Amino acid sequence: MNKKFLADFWRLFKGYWSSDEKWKARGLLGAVIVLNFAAVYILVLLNQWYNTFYTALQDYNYEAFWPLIGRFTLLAVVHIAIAVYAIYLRQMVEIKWRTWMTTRYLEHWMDKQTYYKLQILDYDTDNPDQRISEDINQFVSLTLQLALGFLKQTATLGAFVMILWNLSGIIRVPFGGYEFTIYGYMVWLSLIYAIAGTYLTHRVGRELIHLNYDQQRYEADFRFNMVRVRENGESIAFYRGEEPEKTGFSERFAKVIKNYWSLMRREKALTWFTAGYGQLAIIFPLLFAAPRYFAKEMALGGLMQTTSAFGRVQDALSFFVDAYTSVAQWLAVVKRLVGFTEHMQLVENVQSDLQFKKNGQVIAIEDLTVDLPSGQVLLKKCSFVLKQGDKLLITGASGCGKSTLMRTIAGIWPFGKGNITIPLGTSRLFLPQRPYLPLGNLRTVLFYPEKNIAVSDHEIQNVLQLCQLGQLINRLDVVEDWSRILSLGEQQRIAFARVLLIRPDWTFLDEASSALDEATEKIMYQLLAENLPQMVMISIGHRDTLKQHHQTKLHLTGDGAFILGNI
Ligand SMILES: Nc1ncnc2c1ncn2[C@@H]1O[C@H](COP(=O)(O)OP(=O)(O)OP(=O)(O)O)[C@@H](O)[C@H]1O
Repeated sequence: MNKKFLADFWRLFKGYWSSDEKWKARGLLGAVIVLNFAAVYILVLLNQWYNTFYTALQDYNYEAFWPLIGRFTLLAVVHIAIAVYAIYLRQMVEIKWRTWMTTRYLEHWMDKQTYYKLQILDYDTDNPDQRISEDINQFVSLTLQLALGFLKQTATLGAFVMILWNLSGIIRVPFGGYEFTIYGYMVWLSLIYAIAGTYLTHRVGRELIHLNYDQQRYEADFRFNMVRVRENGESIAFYRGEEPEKTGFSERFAKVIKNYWSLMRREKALTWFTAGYGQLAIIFPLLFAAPRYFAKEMALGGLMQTTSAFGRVQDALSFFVDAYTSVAQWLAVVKRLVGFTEHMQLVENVQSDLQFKKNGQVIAIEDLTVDLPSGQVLLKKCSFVLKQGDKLLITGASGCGKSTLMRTIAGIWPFGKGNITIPLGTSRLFLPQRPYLPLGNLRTVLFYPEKNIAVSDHEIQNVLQLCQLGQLINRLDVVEDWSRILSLGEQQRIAFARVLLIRPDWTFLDEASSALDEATEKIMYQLLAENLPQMVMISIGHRDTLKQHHQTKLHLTGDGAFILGNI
């Protein structure tokens, strides 16, 4: 654990504890800590009970028997109640902390299109979905579990070292003609026992850190591979791509299994050791305390109390031993979350030389240069103005940069320079070749991404009819995976219906009618022209038939040059 790791961890950690919810959170955590200390206190009382109880047994003191059983019952009940609430309240802290962090991470991920920029900048390699759903959960629960465990075990250690010290008495060891007097020898023995155990566990178990890290990564890759097949089922089926997909699954799954075998072997070695170590811990204190018992320097009660106290001290010192796997997981989780956070920050800090302004009445593109992340220029120093009602068609060979120009104007592509001015308060809509249809009912699909647009059902049905989607007018509230059910042409008509319903000020159409026959395409474009004559429209398309719906054409030649002119 180096300095950077601690600084990274601190950054992840401090957010919640210094947030708006900090007083509630700290109060709750304080209660959990108090309960943990109370549990230690009850353990001390129980340990004293051992002495009294076994001494009473040794003395055949029947009068003391039942009251002592009663005392044990009372202590046990209190201990159970404390244990239950210590866990319950800790989980409460956990769920609140997780909620806070998940909300922040989701915001950060969605904010400024970070989810998209991570993709275009190729930082998407480490499964953001898993970071947000699983890693935050683990980070919160492991941090609390380890921190509270550490506090509790320290308190236990403090209390029981004192008890053990007092019970140990003195032992004299003859060595080389001298006699050494050792005070509190049981404390030293427990210390040696625990340190040796911790050291050996570290030796056996340290590989678990990176094995756990890799396991999570391989599992996520395997799962993601299946998600992709589900999402692209149709294409894969048409290609008859089952074999390559199966090979992909097998390769990824083989990595999961191979790593799991290594994990199993390591854990097996560790279990051999920890189980043996745990068993030996029962007999070890008896061996060393027995001489004093048989020398009648200690009663049975003292012997029992000593073994119980040794157990507690040993438990506390071996905390690291038992928590080894958790610490390994925790290190891996912190590393992954920090990596993800850094990637999001890197993406957020990507500097763009594009200047966006919001004013005036027109869309003005001035000296716009569009690049690829590699620096290759797609378009150089392009300028044009679009006023209300203007319709621009962008053409050019495949791969020349048409979609990238559209992304740049829409403000989601950061590589380039120049000025883009957009009228203040205008709304826009983007129609890609394959429209995005969210999960939900048809009404939600039609209004995506808007939520609260006041349009009557009658109007929606009318728009559906106009877009030749009459078969859907009675299914507005039906929940389906619409992108799976509707044909691509129908999905494209849904997108046109969306424009008619949402009525944006400008619309991007990136081959938005490519799946429609020419007659239907004409009807769709005419619908837009008649119903939204003031709307600015920027289309991309290869078909000549599109020309009739636009006045201006921007032809990209692919080497940065372009031809702009009237149609
Ligand atoms: N995230 C990215 N990183 C690197 N290169 C990219 C990225 N996105 C697109 N490109 C490249 O930029 C070039 C232009 O892509 P773009 O999608 O703009 O082309 P297009 O003209 O719209 O093509 P088409 O007509 O085939 O849709 C292509 O060579 C493409 O490979």
